Amino acid sequence: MVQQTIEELYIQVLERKKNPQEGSYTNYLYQKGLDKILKKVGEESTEVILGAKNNKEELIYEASDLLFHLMVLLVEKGVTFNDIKDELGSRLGQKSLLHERKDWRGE
Ligand SMILES: N=c1c2ncn([C@@H]3O[C@H](COP(=O)(O)OP(=O)(O)OP(=O)(O)O)[C@@H](O)[C@H]3O)c2ncn1[C@@H]1O[C@H](COP(=O)(O)O)[C@@H](O)[C@H]1O
Repeated sequence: MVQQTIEELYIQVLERKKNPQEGSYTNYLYQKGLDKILKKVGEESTEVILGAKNNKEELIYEASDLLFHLMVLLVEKGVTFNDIKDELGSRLGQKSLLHERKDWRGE
């Protein structure tokens, strides 16, 4: 099965911003603007919730839709993939520290 990482998807979505392509759904969203992108992120978030209540396949499908639209939002707002990785990385450090503190207290 062909697989695509979220980072590869981000790069493709970024590439569409730099070099618009005819027939591209991503470019259609950029053209419509921020409010349209936000509406899609909202809709897809709701669909993830509904999908999760139904079955795993639906959750996978809707989560993929949400991730795609989230990537479009990040590019539209100038948030880089590295910004997200830095934020997640900083949390990883905080979590480890929290666990270590609990260990010191014997919790
Ligand atoms: N991962 C996706 C992806 N996931 C979902 N979608 C599109 O998101 C839309 C979601 O369906 P909806 O019914 O909610 O929306 P719609 O009725 O088609 O459109 P709206 O008028 O509601 O906006 C569908 O048109 C899907 O094709 C995606 N479109 C593109 N990609 C990837 O983005 C990259 C660039 O694609 P293009 O921009 O199409 O070249 C490629 O890697 C694609 O695989």
